[in-house]
Amino acid sequence: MLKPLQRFFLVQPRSQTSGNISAPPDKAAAAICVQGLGKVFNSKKEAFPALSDINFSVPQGQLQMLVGPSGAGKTTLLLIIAGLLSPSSGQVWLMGSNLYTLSRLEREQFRLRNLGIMFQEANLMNALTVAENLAVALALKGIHGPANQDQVKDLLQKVGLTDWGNYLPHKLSGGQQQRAALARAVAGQPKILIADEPTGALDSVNGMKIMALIEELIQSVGCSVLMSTHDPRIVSYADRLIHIEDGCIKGGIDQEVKKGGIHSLDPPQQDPQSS
Ligand SMILES: Nc1ncnc2c1ncn2[C@@H]1O[C@H](COP(=O)(O)OP(=O)(O)OP(=O)(O)O)[C@@H](O)[C@H]1O
Repeated sequence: MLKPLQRFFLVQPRSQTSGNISAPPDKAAAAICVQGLGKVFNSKKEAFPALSDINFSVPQGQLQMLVGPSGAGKTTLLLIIAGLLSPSSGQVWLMGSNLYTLSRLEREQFRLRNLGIMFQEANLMNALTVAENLAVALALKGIHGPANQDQVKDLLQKVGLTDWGNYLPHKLSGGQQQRAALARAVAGQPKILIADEPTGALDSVNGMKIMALIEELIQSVGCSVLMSTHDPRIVSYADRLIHIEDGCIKGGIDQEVKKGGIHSLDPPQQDPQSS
């Protein structure tokens, strides 16, 4: 009978790490590169194609937004890019690594080192204070001791919650909780932030505060951002919009969005799909 360690090496052959080694230059340069991505959800009765042939890339330092109606496939796509849901076809390259050629353990380690993830709800641990939530996130990324405490203080200050670190999350407003969730997502300076409707549960003022903070963090932490939104008020923060409908990119991708301008959530009229 195999010992646990032997079993581990049997199911994690070294060749599975080869996705790191041979990234072509275009994929190595982009923060995110998605190619021919598809997802089919299989139930007993039917197979439902939630995503088909998705292609795009996010250059480093950019903020791109997925926009589209409810059920379009935005969350499914973000979960796949975050390494939390396997695609049925296609590839996801993050910072030059082919995510789904990594073993599960390698993918988890890659995620911890490189990705920050944020959802519509803050999902903080309610039994811990805000500062403790951040400390745990940093510890999971291998940051302990005085460095951990220093970074907790720095993160609280960055998101304007210095005076709230010792409070339990439920004592904070929704906007404050979401700022704490943003601080947790960028703990340890991830290279990529993935956010699923991060302003969806917030009023306009708090939604704008979160976006202003994300923009500041792109500058100070130097990360790249891919987020989904339904919110027309925040699309002006994007470098590019990717319109998704019925699991496909519709009407192409807005090549360049003028920051601060007024933008429509409707797909553009031109038809070629480009990245
Ligand atoms: N685990 C699953 N099993 C079966 N179908 C699923 C599953 N997850 C999502 N779907 C379906 O896939 C489609 C895309 O869902 P998804 O949540 O990605 O859309 P969305 O664009 O994020 O929607 P919303 O904006 O409302 O969050 C929907 O039709 C949904 O019902």
